[in-house]
Amino acid sequence: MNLLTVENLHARYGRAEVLHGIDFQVPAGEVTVVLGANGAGKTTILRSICQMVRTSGCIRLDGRDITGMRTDRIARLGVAHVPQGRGTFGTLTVEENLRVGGFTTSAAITDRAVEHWYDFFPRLRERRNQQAGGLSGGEQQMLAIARALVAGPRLLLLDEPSLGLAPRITQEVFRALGRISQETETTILVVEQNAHLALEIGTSAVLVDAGRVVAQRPAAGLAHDESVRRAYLGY
Ligand SMILES: Nc1ncnc2c1ncn2[C@@H]1O[C@H](COP(=O)(O)OP(=O)(O)OP(=O)(O)O)[C@@H](O)[C@H]1O
Repeated sequence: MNLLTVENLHARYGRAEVLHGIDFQVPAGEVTVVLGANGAGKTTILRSICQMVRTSGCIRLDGRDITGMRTDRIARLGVAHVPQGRGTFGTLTVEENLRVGGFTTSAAITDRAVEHWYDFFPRLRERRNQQAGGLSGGEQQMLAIARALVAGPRLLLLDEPSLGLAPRITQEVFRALGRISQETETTILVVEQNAHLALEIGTSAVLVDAGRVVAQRPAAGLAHDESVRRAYLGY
């Protein structure tokens, strides 16, 4: 079953159309990876799902048409977005950041969720009273992910979680995402340059080129496909 289906999606910034009628599906409970060169439109795909850019076409979440809905309503329907650059609040503490993530639910549910994600990311618990701006890049990424999960989303959108992180930390982030996918019912759609790591936890990949989806393929074996490797994986 697909949690998200995207049909004939066009997106524009002002007069410039950057997505030219794309189709893809995000199967429920799985990790789907979006791959493509710089400027291909990957970030715009995530922003379109949250209706943060002007779109036309049809985006369905669990069968319900969310095209044209307000961004906060889409969040309340269970879509959480971790943008490129993470979007944590540097002058708020770790705990305050996590509580912001609970804005769609009650205080009691937020309390339980914050404790749950502290158990999952013990380093965040250790730093609960520190300002987020003082955390390392890896910790800030974990915080951004945990904050998104506090609301208990059905769909987690992640934009380049490895950006600016050392390889060892990137591995840690992807290990955490793999566990989140296995241990919760969260469906994940992730844009990632570090395709190798993303494909290890992904079940399918959406290949994007110049605002068009070229193909959606099973992740298994993709890293060994010569033409895909050269065009999308950069090695
Ligand atoms: N706010 C904006 N205003 C105008 N054009 C934009 C804006 N944001 C992105 N674009 C353009 O839209 C196209 C797609 O950009 P997008 O950021 O979605 O690509 P991307 O695949 O995520 O690239 P990257 O890997 O560099 O983040 C690019 O040509 C970009 O220059």
